[in-house]
Amino acid sequence: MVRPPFPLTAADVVDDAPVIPVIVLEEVARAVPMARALVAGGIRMLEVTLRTPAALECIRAIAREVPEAVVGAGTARRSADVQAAARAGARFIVSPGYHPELGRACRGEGLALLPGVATASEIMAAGEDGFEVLKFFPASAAGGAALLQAWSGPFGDVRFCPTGGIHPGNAGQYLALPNVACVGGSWLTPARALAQGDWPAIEALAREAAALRPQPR
Ligand SMILES: O=C(O)C(=O)C[C@H](O)[C@H](O)COP(=O)(O)O
Repeated sequence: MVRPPFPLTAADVVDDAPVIPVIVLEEVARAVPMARALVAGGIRMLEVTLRTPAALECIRAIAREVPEAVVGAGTARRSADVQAAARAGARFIVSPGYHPELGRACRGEGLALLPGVATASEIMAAGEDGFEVLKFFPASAAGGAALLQAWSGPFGDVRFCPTGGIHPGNAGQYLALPNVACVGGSWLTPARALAQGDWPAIEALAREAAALRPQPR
């Protein structure tokens, strides 16, 4: 694998593989073997959500012990989340929505940001601050592929990582859209596989995800 550039841009994050895994970790002990399994399957941009008390320690452990992975923090909602994630070693930030303070915090920490958007006004607000590689969340609930197609007119230069309701059965249809760089999803790291330490299952899911190709409807 080519070494990831430093500092990372949002384009580096979304162009690395067809899928960014959205990860919820309850236990620090699971973080490193899980990250190794994902990397072994061909997925190295890892979004660890800040939804659990263990999340920051998990990011710290992956950053320290799995140099082949590039760990980022998801569910960043406040500037303080960005600062804590940076201190833990996160290399990029993903947020479910956008406000300028979050953008400023990421710039201040030198971290790439994929801001979450679900409307034209939010795309414009993020664009005003210089963000043109965006997370589309919650993708399926907010309008899915049809909304992305509609946005490709007025926002032809913006690229998206749709996330929310995406699975191996519909990912290819999203990936076929010209304004989709990659998709995000939690299916690569099922809670059960994490709890059982079923690393071969996670590696196999990562391998399938890394091999996903655009699939026109
Ligand atoms: O935590 C965040 O920052 C989010 O924005 C939510 C996640 O991206 C989705 O929960 C993933 O969706 P599923 O793949 O449908 O499970």
